[in-house]
Amino acid sequence: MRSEAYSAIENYLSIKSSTQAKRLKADIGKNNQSLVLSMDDYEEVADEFRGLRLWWAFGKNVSKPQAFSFFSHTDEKRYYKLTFHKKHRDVILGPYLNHVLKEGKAMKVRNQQRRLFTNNGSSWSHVVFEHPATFQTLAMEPERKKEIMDDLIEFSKAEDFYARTGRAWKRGYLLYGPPGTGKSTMIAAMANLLGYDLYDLELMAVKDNTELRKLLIETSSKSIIVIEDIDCSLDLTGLLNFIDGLWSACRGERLIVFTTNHVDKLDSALIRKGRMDKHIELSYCGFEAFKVLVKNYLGIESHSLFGTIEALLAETNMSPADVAEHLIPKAKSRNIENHLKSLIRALEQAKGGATLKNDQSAKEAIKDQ
Ligand SMILES: Nc1ncnc2c1ncn2[C@@H]1O[C@H](COP(=O)(O)OP(=O)(O)OP(=O)(O)O)[C@@H](O)[C@H]1O
Repeated sequence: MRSEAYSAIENYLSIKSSTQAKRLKADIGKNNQSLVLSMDDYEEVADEFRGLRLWWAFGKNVSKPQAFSFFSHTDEKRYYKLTFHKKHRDVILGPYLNHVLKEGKAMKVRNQQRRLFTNNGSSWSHVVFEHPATFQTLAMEPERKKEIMDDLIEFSKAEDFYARTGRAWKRGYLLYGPPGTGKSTMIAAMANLLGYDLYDLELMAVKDNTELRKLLIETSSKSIIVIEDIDCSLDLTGLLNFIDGLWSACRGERLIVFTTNHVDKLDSALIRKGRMDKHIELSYCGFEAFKVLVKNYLGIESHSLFGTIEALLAETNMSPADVAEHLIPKAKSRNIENHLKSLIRALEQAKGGATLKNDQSAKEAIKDQ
């Protein structure tokens, strides 16, 4: 059986092996889609740490079993041999090996297939999670996107900080915005960025606190627990107090993400910092977000119609989901210009509708006076 340390080292060395080793072995990864490369027998790869140079070599010992057996088999012990100068012993055996194990484990998680869990009453069942969304394909202003990605990555690496301060290693996110603005898409992008599993917690299916406790304790570390449409759920303050008390019992890192279409309906005590550390507004499609969508869908970065679209987007409230509808190549005959014109027509209609609505409410207000 492979020891945890052996497979962490194998993962750590996999990238270096694929660029340095002359002969490689290939294994089919757990998801049956990717090849995991490692160095072949007696190959060697070099590594560097804090300016020190060291070498890893792959080897194996083969021994025949002593006892008589009808099933003749040989015992094979595989190992990685590390060579370094003896004056660097302290650094290599301490910080370097810690670094290798930590990075190797993180790589393993990134290469693993992600799972989506859903609760059916008091137990979880799961399917393979293969959502293609990434932060690259998410339509949002680039600076905001970067800020969120940095926040997530910092959290995932902050084990020492949470241990030092005695805080539970968890972070709460509140994603809010109208339907079709990318809340679910962002959660999928978060899971793909960090390599975490997703637990979609359906509160309506949970009978009582005992069931909830069981479900939460069963979630694994490196996961995102999602509670959607929280404005529709009932006693949320009670729920959050309960969850707060529970975290210390859970080892490892967890993100908890709440989504809502109506942030204004939430109790302010509920969304105070510490419970939901980061509030992210997903909003109607602006020009920056449109540029991401049009690049993803039509592969273009500029067009003479962009100016018109920019002006219309500034005056209308259209969700990225609705904008994307006009950019999906449906008929072969449709060229890029036709897609953009179809979007312009829809934006003009939406703008007309909004103006009409504003006029009507203005008239009603005058009548009321
Ligand atoms: N910001 C975005 N970037 C990229 N695609 C988006 C974005 N917003 C919406 N979409 C597209 O629209 C579809 C619906 O969006 P999504 O389900 O993420 O919205 P939502 O905000 O979670 O909606 P709801 O509140 O109705 O659950 C997605 O599958 C995606 O294709």
